[in-house]
Amino acid sequence: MILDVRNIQTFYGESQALQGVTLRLEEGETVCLLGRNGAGKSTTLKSIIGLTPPRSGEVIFNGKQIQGFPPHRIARSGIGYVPEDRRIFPSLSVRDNLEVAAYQRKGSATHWTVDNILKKYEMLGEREDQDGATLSGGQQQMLAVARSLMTQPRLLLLDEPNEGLAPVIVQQIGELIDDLSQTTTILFTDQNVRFALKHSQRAYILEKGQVVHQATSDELRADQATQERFLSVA
Ligand SMILES: Nc1ncnc2c1ncn2[C@@H]1O[C@H](COP(=O)(O)OP(=O)(O)OP(=O)(O)O)[C@@H](O)[C@H]1O
Repeated sequence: MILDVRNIQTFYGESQALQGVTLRLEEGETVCLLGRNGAGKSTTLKSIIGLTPPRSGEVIFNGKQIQGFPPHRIARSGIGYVPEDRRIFPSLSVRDNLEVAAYQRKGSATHWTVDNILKKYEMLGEREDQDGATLSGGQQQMLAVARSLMTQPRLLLLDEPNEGLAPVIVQQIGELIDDLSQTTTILFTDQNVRFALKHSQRAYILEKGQVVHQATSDELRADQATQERFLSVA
């Protein structure tokens, strides 16, 4: 098991956002986290990476407890995180956005380099000298994901990678997730249930800060009753 999240409770001030979330990922899996607005999807990812440290419970990554560590240390232990708002550097070129994120973990193989990313993902390679600010939303998202690869992550956390993107770009992000899932374990959130199930093997559904359902993506796709109960917008 690469990620073992045990009964985490996370608060914003006195307001409790996660009421004991438990989930597990085996190495190599691609898993989606579903739930209506405010269910706790983003907070779960932020709790794993340490931006909103859980007040109780455990986060075990690669056999080691990581809860309570600062985000940069958790990232350096091998977790890549792409927040909802992307946050690329607008005044740096595409190439420099990748360069500044490079970090070599001790003992890790260098799978991703700036050059092989620019070569593999043409959309970025064609724009390597362009400033981040001049990229479209979809290109910025590609860059944000590519940048997270520069730490050679063993686990990638993607928060709503399709937020605000046009349908044609959504398809490209889907292809990117499929491609990365060949080499990396991925946990991602998405409001688009159909998209999420198409690009994952398993799903967890959150409601009011708790996991209320888990299934394979194929099972959940066929299970209209569960989708309506926990995911449809009334
Ligand atoms: N910075 C914050 N301060 C206070 N409460 C917050 C903050 N961020 C989120 N919350 C609350 O925590 C709960 C979980 O929010 P979270 O963003 O994790 O949900 P989500 O499932 O990711 O929803 P969305 O799809 O809207 O992002 C919600 O009740 C939300 O209002």
